[in-house]
Amino acid sequence: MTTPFRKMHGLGNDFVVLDARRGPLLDARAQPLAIMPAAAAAIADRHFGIGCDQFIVMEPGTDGADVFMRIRNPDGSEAGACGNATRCIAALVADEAGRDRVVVRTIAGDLPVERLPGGLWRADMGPARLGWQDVPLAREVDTLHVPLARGAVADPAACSMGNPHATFFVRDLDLVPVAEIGPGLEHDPIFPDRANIGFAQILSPEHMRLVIWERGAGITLACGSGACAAMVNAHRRGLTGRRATITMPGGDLRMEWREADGHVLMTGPVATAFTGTLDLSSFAG
Ligand SMILES: N[C@H](CCC[C@H](N)C(=O)O)C(=O)O
Repeated sequence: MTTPFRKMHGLGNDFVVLDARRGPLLDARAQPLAIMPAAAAAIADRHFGIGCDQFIVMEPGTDGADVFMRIRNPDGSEAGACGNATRCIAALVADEAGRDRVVVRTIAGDLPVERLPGGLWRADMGPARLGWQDVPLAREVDTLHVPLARGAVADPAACSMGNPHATFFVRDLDLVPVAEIGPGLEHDPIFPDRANIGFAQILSPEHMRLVIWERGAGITLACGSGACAAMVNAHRRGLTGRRATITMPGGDLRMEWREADGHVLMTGPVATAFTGTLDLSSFAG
């Protein structure tokens, strides 16, 4: 039984998207598609599968949400936020319906997304959660100065966007061995649910560079929720204003940590690289 999929990306952070809105993709038992971790990992594999940073399943939207977005990392773990995929899924649903504004629901909350001129989309990624239990951290510490260091990086700020983030501020991003220190930081015991690890270099009060070691995925070309966390953590540290351009290897996001309600707005592009079909039964874990 073949199933259509869509290969999308936000600034090169790429996704395999399946649509389970009209019912189970596998059979009546998979209501809706319950991609087992092993299946997500197999599909995400860049040599033996299709390859992606995250595996996204669209499920039916209910009471105010236009679509539910299920997010899985290549290691099979489920995530509460994926900023780049939020824009991609919103664009897909909005274009289908001929609308300019839709609500994407995740396990962490409802995310309104609106179409802007020039093929850009602005997602309200909800409020940053700043408490140590929100991130979560393993013990009560000041989330603005987490007692964590590895190699030449130290003293990150942490917050949650529905998923855990720590942001290190560094003098020169090119000197940070992200691939070397990323795994140990992701799995540090201070993060009971692991964490996405951002490395930010402030260029001005309105501009920073950012590279992210993503939980369950490794280094990606861009990370939307990571950019949200970096915006929040940089302002909390007094390093930027409430608006900034965040430049990642895959491109730029325009960010704002809105003063009125503490929500983080993220503006950026979306893209479909290709579509195809796959035989899910050969991946079902
Ligand atoms: N690896 C993340 C999920 C994907 C986040 C990223 N792709 C984004 O655009 O926000 C986590 O486990 O929390």
